[in-house]
Amino acid sequence: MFMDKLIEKIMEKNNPIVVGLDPQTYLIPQCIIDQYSKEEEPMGEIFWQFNKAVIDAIGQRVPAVKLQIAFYEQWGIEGLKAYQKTIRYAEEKGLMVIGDIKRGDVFSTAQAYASAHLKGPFECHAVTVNPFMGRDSIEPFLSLCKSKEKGIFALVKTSNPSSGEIQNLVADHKPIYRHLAQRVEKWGQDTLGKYGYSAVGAVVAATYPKEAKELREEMPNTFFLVPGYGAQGGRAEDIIHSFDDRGLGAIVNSSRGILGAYMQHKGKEVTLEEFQQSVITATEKMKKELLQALKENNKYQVYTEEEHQKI
Ligand SMILES: O=c1ccn([C@@H]2O[C@H](COP(=O)(O)O)[C@@H](O)[C@H]2O)c(=O)[nH]1
Repeated sequence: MFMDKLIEKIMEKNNPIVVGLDPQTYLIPQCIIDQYSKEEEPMGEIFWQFNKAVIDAIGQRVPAVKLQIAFYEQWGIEGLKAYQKTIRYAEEKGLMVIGDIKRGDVFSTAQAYASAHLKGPFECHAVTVNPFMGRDSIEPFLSLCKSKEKGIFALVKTSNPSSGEIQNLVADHKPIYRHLAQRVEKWGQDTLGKYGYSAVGAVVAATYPKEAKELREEMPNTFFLVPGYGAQGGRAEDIIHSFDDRGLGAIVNSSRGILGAYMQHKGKEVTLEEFQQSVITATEKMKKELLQALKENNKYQVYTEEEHQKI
């Protein structure tokens, strides 16, 4: 069951962080660009080498990576080959892999999306889905959650500044995000795992802590994927409500905050080793911030004594 495996990886690594592999060109160190720009498919190779460097640096330290497919799609076939190669490599390294694809469509089209991303060429352990079109648009993904032990994270409260334009509109005396939450919680009810979380998770952003608190109460069996930390302004104190009293219930994403941390000190001119060290340092810093906030709020049960000592 996907959510059980994710939770066990989080406990094994003592770390509720998912690193976003979003290879925006401005984030790529010059040394990688220089070395691979003469290849036949330079952007594909540059993205792949960039991701490999990140995975080699943090693969032992974090439970999961999330790939935002848009950054690969914009480079066409080359980009998608790098996407595919990165998924396989991350899996080989024992990481849980989330494809951030935000799909959802009429049933027959959703079947094709689910097939491509949960069992076909771009198979991941879990993907993000857009529930705007209702249950039948998600059904093909749900079936693969059951038959292939996959997971999904449905958009419920997103991190962007305009997310309230639709998600906070009130219908039947409550905001749309709460209507979405009730449905998402229900869609997962027949896939509950041993930690009490279903295969159907929700995207609940770090940038809206008040809503996250409401949503944790509304969705006791729904695991949260939390974007918006760091680069979008989300802080450690903003994510604590997304976790349950054991310190489970959420995994927090950071992409630019980790991949681009090196630029604050050295600009693009770093060695590969310096880049990898900066990825490790940024990940460890974020982990410390998160675990400290969880500890201060007595939501620390699942993390080991050794981690307690470090904080
Ligand atoms: O509400 C959402 C849903 C998804 N995202 C994605 O998460 C990462 C965030 O990247 P940062 O660089 O850490 O800001 C990115 O892939 C988004 O597409 C989100 O930000 N908000």
